[in-house]
Amino acid sequence: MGTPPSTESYLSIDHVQCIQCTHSLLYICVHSDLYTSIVLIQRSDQSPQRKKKRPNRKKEMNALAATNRNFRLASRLLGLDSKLEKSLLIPFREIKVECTIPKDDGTIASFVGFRVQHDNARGPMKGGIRYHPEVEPDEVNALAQLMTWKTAVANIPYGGAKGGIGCDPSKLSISELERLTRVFTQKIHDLIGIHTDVPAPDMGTGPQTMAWILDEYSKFHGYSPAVVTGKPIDLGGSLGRDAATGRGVMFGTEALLNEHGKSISGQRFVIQGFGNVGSWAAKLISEQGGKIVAVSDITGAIKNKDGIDIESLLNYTKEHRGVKGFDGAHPIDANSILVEDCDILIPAALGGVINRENANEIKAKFIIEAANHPTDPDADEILSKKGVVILPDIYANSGGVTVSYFEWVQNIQGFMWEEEKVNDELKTYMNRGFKDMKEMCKTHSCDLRMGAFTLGVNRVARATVLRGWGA
Ligand SMILES: NC(=O)C1=CN([C@@H]2O[C@H](COP(=O)(O)OP(=O)(O)OC[C@H]3O[C@@H](n4cnc5c(N)ncnc54)[C@H](O)[C@@H]3O)[C@@H](O)[C@H]2O)C=CC1
Ligand SMILES: O=C(O)CCC(=O)C(=O)O
Repeated sequence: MGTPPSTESYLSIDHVQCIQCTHSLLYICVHSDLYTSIVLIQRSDQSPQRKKKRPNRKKEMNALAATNRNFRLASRLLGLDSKLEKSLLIPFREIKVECTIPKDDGTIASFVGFRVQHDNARGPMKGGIRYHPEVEPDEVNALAQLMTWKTAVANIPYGGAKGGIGCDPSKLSISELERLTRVFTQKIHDLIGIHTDVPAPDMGTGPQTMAWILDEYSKFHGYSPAVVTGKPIDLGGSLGRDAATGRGVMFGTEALLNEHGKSISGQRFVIQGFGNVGSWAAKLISEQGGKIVAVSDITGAIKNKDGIDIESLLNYTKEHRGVKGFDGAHPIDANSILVEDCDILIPAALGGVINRENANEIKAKFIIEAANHPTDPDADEILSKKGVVILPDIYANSGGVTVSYFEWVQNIQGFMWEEEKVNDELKTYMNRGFKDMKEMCKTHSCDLRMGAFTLGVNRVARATVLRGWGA
């Protein structure tokens, strides 16, 4: 990071933050020669009094800045060549498309869709598509980059990508969602494909979304089930993919606890998010004897210190589309879910939720990152000082993309695996990933996040060099 020049003659109009680091003021931040964030805002009123009054407050680091920071730390630990480091950071391709659809009431609505293809050194780019109101380019970029390191940590032959549409799927009808998905597919179909970029579900999307993408893509390229994963079983989806991310979370938790001489049974868990990942993790962990004491989703948060009956909650949420109102627990403030008393906290919803505002209040001894980038670097530092052990996202939630890989392999082979085989293979991959990550922790004397990052970045760097980088 560059040294900030004197700020004598400049004041910020607000706490403007450099997009690449934590500098929250108003200078030029030079990050090698790749990123230069110029944040110089000259005010007409430069009185020193005004300068003094401004609280010394840092803004949250955004998802991309946080991901780049972790990548750079890993790159330094690995001693990567600075030009290679720069090359690995720059996305292969960033796509932004406008998607206009007629709504059911005849009005027109426009949305912005993104697909960021980060890296393909190890194989076709792979990653989910998110439908959420907060989808924005920096976050999609960060998520795409995380996919590159995640597929390498899992040691599956893929690169990384991620996509999304800025929309609130709960406010669109099924037919509006179908039209939106088809228009998005029309805009990107030339840039995805079985051996180039293979989308999958993420927040706000699911098997039905993948079925529409497959159908629309097939109109241009012929029937190609392997172009997406996380499909309905009837269209070539894999048995076990639906549960895979949650199951991987359970296997990863088991591996971590075993290492600490503990097991899932008897541990108290709090889970934020009760969608695909959170609900499967809750179900599988409770089947292993874990006690889920609090759960939240977009509708609210509930708690039962004796343990929530997850099967009943699953039935309830199917009918009521949320945890709010479930009578097997009592309601609590949704904002306090992450700081509830428990042994193990599982964020399984949005990114950036664990930050310096709440990190000090967290009671859990272990955090399992089922969501992508739920913990920002400030919180990482605070939690590490408190002795909290964090199982990082690029390992903890890699079960989803691992079974996506099994689905793609089955589609290409034209052969379907038994669910037991899928789950057994997933366990093997998760255990191997844990061992590989721990090995890197030992080699570089680092925590699990850097263990996972050095593992992923090193594999991608090696593939890049082997393919003749720079030639
Ligand atoms: N679906 C997958 O296979 C994978 C998902 N992930 C990550 O896991 C996380 C969850 O994804 P899914 O379960 O697929 O999404 P989903 O759309 O199925 O569920 C999201 C859940 O989060 C809840 N939620 C949304 N905003 C919330 C808020 N402000 N507070 C509390 N809860 C909130 C929703 O109500 C819902 O229960 C995301 O970060 C995603 O990127 C990671 C790897 C794979
Ligand atoms: O299954 C996949 O291909 C991608 C899942 C995903 O988006 C993720 O791991 O964050």
